[in-house]
Amino acid sequence: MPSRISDVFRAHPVHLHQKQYLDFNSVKELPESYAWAKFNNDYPSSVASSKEESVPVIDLHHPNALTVMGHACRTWGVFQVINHGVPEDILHQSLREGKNLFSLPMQQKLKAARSPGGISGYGVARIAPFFEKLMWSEGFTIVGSPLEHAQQLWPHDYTGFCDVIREYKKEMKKLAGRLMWLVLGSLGISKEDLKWAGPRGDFSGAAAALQLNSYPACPDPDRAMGLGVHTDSTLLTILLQNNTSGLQVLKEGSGWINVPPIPGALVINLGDMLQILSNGLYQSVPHRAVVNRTQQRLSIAYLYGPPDSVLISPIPKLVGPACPPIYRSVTWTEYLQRKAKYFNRGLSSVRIHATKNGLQDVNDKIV
Ligand SMILES: C=C1C[C@]23C[C@H]1CC[C@H]2[C@@]12CCC[C@@](C)(C(=O)O1)[C@H]2[C@@H]3C(=O)O
Ligand SMILES: O=C(O)CCC(=O)C(=O)O
Ligand SMILES: [Fe+2]
Repeated sequence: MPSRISDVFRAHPVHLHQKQYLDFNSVKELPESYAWAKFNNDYPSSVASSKEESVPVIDLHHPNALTVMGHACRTWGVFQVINHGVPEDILHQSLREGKNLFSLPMQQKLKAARSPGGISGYGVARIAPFFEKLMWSEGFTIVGSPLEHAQQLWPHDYTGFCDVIREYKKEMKKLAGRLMWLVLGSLGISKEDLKWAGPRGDFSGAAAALQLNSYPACPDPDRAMGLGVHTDSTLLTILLQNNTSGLQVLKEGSGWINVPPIPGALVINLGDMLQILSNGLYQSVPHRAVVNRTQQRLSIAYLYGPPDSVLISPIPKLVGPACPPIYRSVTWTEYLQRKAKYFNRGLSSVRIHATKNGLQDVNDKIV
């Protein structure tokens, strides 16, 4: 069992064919391998809701932020935050660096290609093998320092990228720690209840991955999928999107709901590790990204998880005779490995008495 997240995919390498690295700009018609099947809930244009429902927007400076967040976590598993304290120029600079990266010629990007058993670098989403059709997107994953891959992309000019990424990660780490205490606070959990948050309660040992995503303009957007439905394996994910729509979340009883970009706002979604920690009180949210005909869409996901070696299990304060723990304990590295193997059955695979009581995980309903 690997002890660091950079090693988690050694046992589940992804081997890609050359044709999975599509030069999107040169394609005038959607190739069959990218055309998703109709009459399937995953079909991109099976968009939802006629009801006027929208993902909550939370002002982090508002005195009621904690209460509103509790409600958002219980009913949505996703919300947007404003007044979050991350300087706007850092957000802009990061999106600009992402745009530059994906604008490089394909042969240059392939110099930084993710290796089959690796986690960092350029390539298709890690979950791609679980879908029959290919996705209309490209990604660049950063775990730890971006230096090695940045040098491959820009041999003489990599420091600008690295500086911006370092700064972005620093801001995200700070914000993620604050968000954790708000989310946990809304469950009545305080610093004494979570020793692994560290002596200062700042989650200093937390692990994270940064994922840059690009969704090029697409000649046939109604039949193409940018990123297939999934939940994140995280505690929480902080997502920055450029000014182009595409993110959708699956809400129980409502269907697919768009999460429109709001200038300066960040999207927060709850992941599988938080579902375990909260003993299912808060659930991870299934989401996907669709594409459009005219505009490139960019997003940057900060995938935030517990320290590599910490065993995560339902917080004792949230369990009792009436609500026994429904998940066994698991480290993030073990969980990421399970996800690589079982994908949307990852959570069920660590569930205690998986189906005996008839309870279902939210993930059992997708795909
Ligand atoms: C730390 C993580 C979290 C990973 C795996 C590993 C590195 C890359 C992350 C993503 C990023 C894109 C969506 C996702 C679903 C994917 O395909 O790769 C994520 C996945 C997960 O949340 O499971
Ligand atoms: O691009 C998006 O809006 C979603 C990206 C995403 O879900 C991810 O990177 O995990
Ligand atoms: Fe995601």
